[in-house]
Amino acid sequence: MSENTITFVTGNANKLKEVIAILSTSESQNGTSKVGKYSITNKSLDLDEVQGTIEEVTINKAKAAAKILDGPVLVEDTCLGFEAFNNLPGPYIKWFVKSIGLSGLVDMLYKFENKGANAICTFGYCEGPDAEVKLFQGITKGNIVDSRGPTDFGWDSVFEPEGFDQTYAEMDKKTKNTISHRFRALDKLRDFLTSQ
Ligand SMILES: O=c1nc[nH]c2c1ncn2[C@H]1C[C@H](O)[C@@H](COP(=O)(O)OP(=O)(O)OP(=O)(O)O)O1
Ligand SMILES: [Mg+2]
Repeated sequence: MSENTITFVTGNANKLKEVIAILSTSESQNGTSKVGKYSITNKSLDLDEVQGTIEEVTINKAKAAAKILDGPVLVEDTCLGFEAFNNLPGPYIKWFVKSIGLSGLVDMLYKFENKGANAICTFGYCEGPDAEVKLFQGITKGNIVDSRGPTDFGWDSVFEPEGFDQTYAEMDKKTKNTISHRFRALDKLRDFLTSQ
């Protein structure tokens, strides 16, 4: 593999699809994206996630991936935090969705007028087992609403981004991919990689 190949490591096929769509250019092929001098390929691996802030979680994921693959890696951690809960569940949103479901998330905010939520995506880039991890973060603000639209990707159907009357799940993918937390984080990563 060339030294300019970065492997995006995730166990989440929907994330991967969005990353490929957002980074796609005429040069992309077979799921490999071109960014500046880099080719970004991918590998499906479920990495251990420590407890901590989103930055700590992402740094650890990136280091774990760089160690396993012994080369340049990219990982991503996604948070959904409620303003009424001082931005929790945050990095633990996955376990909330798993255990209480989407209606459970909506019910958590039952007694709060403030339904505000922040979707935060943090990419961690690490060149190898001994390298520092660089972080690139994107945030999209919105509100938690009763589930509307397909429920095949995480909490998409209960998150209505500010300025829109559709949930992420109801939007066409192209629209989500131009305003999402993931798009905003990838925009920063793209700037960094193209300046290398
Ligand atoms: O755009 C999104 N729209 C809706 N839901 C989303 C989105 N992006 C991640 N999600 C879900 C997946 C998981 O339930 C949690 C993040 O957890 P997170 O650890 O980052 O993802 P993961 O474990 O599925 O994949 P990975 O192997 O990359 O860690 O939020
Ligand atoms: Mg995960």
